[in-house]
Amino acid sequence: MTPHIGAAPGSIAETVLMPGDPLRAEWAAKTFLDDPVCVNSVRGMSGFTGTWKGNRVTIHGSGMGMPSLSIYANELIREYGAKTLIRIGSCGAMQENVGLRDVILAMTASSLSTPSTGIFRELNFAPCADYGLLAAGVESAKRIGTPCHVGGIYSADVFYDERPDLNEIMTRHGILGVEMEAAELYNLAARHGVRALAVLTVSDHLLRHEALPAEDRQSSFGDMVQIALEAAFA
Ligand SMILES: O=P(O)(O)O[C@H]1O[C@H](CO)[C@@H](O)[C@H]1O
Ligand SMILES: O=c1cc[nH]c(=O)[nH]1
Repeated sequence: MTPHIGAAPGSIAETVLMPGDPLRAEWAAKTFLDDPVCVNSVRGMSGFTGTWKGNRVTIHGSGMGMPSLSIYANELIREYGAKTLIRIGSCGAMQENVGLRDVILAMTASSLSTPSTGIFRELNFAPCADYGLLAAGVESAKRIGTPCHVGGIYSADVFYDERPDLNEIMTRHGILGVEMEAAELYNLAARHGVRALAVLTVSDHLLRHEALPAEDRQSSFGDMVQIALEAAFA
């Protein structure tokens, strides 16, 4: 047990999918896993372990923002031995050719700051995805037929952003979308020698000012979960 995860030793799988929303963790576990068992509910941050095609998988919430994800990912890696961590999140599109419900596989994640900034100090470390997971994710998206984009994303510290100038610069430099956790997940994966990938579903569009209706969100998230599972065990 850790300060934030009450799971018994051995009850977390080496492969962990991490949505921001703990309710999405429960939904994904009950929809995609066989025999899902709740292994954590400390602070309402659900974690479920089950199997997918015979492979052991945990789906555990990260909370919103990099400080929250950092707590859970650190404990999952350092105390529970997680070796493959795949974020399954929503994001806002920052390019015209990226549509609602499309999937983005984050090759890199830019940020203004992360919980690791104090470690890197003057170094502009480039957090990136595990190539094997990324390549397998691309193949899975092709097989399923999900429109999929691969490239850089932005991990923001705030949802209510007061820097439209910065968004414009990122759009001009090809950043595909914005979310709030991947950069720190990639930093931690690099530090601890584990594999990480962020698979993101576009839930809203910053340029077109469109958003998925709330009732469509869950059904639109299924492809990203499938892609994450297929990539993890490719
Ligand atoms: O849908 P999730 O995984 O929570 O991801 C996105 O949604 C939240 C903001 O609404 C942030 O956590 C952002 O990264
Ligand atoms: O962090 C996020 C997630 C979805 N949409 C956004 O604009 N930002």
